[in-house]
Amino acid sequence: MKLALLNELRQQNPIVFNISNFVTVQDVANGLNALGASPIMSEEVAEADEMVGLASAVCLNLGAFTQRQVEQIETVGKLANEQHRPLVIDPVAVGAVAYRKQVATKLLQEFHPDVIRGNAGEIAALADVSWQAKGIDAGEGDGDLVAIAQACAQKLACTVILSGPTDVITDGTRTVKVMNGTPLFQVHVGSGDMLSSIVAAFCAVEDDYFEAAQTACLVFAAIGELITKKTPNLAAGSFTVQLLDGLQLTTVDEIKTVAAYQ
Ligand SMILES: Nc1ncnc2c1ncn2[C@@H]1O[C@H](COP(=O)(O)OP(=O)(O)O)[C@@H](O)[C@H]1O
Ligand SMILES: Cc1ncsc1CCOP(=O)(O)O
Ligand SMILES: [Mg+2]
Repeated sequence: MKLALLNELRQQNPIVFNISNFVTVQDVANGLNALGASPIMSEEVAEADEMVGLASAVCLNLGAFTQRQVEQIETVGKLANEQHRPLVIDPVAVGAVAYRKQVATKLLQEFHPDVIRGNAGEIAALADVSWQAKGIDAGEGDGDLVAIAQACAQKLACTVILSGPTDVITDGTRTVKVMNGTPLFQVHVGSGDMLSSIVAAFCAVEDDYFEAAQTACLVFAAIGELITKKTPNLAAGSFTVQLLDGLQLTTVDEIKTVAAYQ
């Protein structure tokens, strides 16, 4: 686990270009900014080439696309591949809505993601494993989460993060589990989207995207856990505020005191 990447990220302040969804765009921008990256968002395909050019990593969130946005996502994904920018995909609710899976499947034939980050329902859907996803949430299933993540990574030839109470990170061969976190992440809509964009920020400072992905998961989950230990009685609203503070202020040494992974 390369926790020193957090200091590297804060020192480099990499630009991360996001196509976000309208629900959580501000969480994503402020989460990246607080952590030490430099977010930029765009909905205009005419500036896609320049946007990818100035960014050190790209995060495409499929959370609330329109047909026009799907065209923009396809253009940006192809440009990220052409310009060798690390590319992270967040396939929101592909396990719950057949149309979303159809669109995501087509997009994944048009460009190659370096990392896909989703919950169990989303990653199972992309791996064609049976699972009862529930809207944007993971839902229910009895499959082996490590096997599902590995199947998805092998099928799509990329690093996969299957997030949840335990995050499974795999490139199809190497696999790590991060056990940190707090159930409070589930009461904040946008936790997953923030994590996906933070994965992109780590990919901007580390060429081994499996290493970048696992470090991002540990940093994000451990910061969530640390703030719940520091501040009792957190709930949805106060957790959101403390999470932003934690992203800005938490040090590598503090993360090491709770880090739990294998
Ligand atoms: N029950 C839980 N306990 C601890 N951490 C959790 C729990 N559920 C989610 N997380 C954390 O929340 C973050 C977002 O993951 P997740 O909830 O799976 O994404 P999404 O919001 O896309 O469904 C991750 O860092 C994950 O580790
Ligand atoms: C509620 C909602 N609807 C479409 S996208 C979205 C946000 C999903 O955010 P997250 O996956 O981070 O919980
Ligand atoms: Mg999500």
